[in-house]
Amino acid sequence: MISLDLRSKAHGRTQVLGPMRIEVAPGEVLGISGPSGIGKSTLLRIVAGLDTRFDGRLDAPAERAMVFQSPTLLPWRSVLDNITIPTQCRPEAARAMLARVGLAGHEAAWPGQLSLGQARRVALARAFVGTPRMLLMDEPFSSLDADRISDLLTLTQDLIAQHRPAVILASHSAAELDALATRRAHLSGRPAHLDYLETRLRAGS
Ligand SMILES: Nc1ncnc2c1ncn2[C@@H]1O[C@H](COP(=O)(O)OP(=O)(O)OP(=O)(O)O)[C@@H](O)[C@H]1O
Repeated sequence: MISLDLRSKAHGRTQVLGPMRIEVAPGEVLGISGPSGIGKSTLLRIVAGLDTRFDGRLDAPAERAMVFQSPTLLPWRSVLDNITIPTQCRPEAARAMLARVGLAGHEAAWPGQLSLGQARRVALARAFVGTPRMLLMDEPFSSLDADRISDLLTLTQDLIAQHRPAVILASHSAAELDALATRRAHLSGRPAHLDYLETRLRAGS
């Protein structure tokens, strides 16, 4: 369960985020939209525990994973090492997760030899191999063409249904939000506030 009771968050003298409450249960995906620069990444960094300089209270699981806009792979490490080193998982677990995301046989490849879509699959494998109880996704599939996004969305839906982390997805993409979010909210204003949109129930959530 993710629980954030935020009173305010400032960058320097600028108050970026105003009061808001966020609660996300296991298996739920809260999709957050909002214009560029509104504070989506700032909010995710707070929930991830990467930014503790805010006024409010956060309760979040320790087993956490993030999938960023860029796949953030270490270029001088093999695909397999890019999963085992940051997560400290066993090589067999990493191999099984690579097969799960459709990359069996790519264990020894270098990140530079992968397409962007394949690199994003490695990032997904790295995120799910440790069975996170909280997953934060920030524009996870930007810069991919529609076919590749659709495959990755199906894969991500399956992984979430199987592992059931509490998920927050920040995105500009209607396709991403429609496919993955079980609840939607929109950030607007300065300081930004969060408005919850329609509630939809999804099988398995
Ligand atoms: N470390 C920082 N120091 C100062 N200002 C910052 C910092 N990080 C972000 N900001 C400012 O805070 C505001 C929110 O930024 P943030 O990156 O959270 O927006 P965003 O909604 O994620 O944008 P985008 O959709 O373009 O990624 C912006 O005005 C940005 O310039």
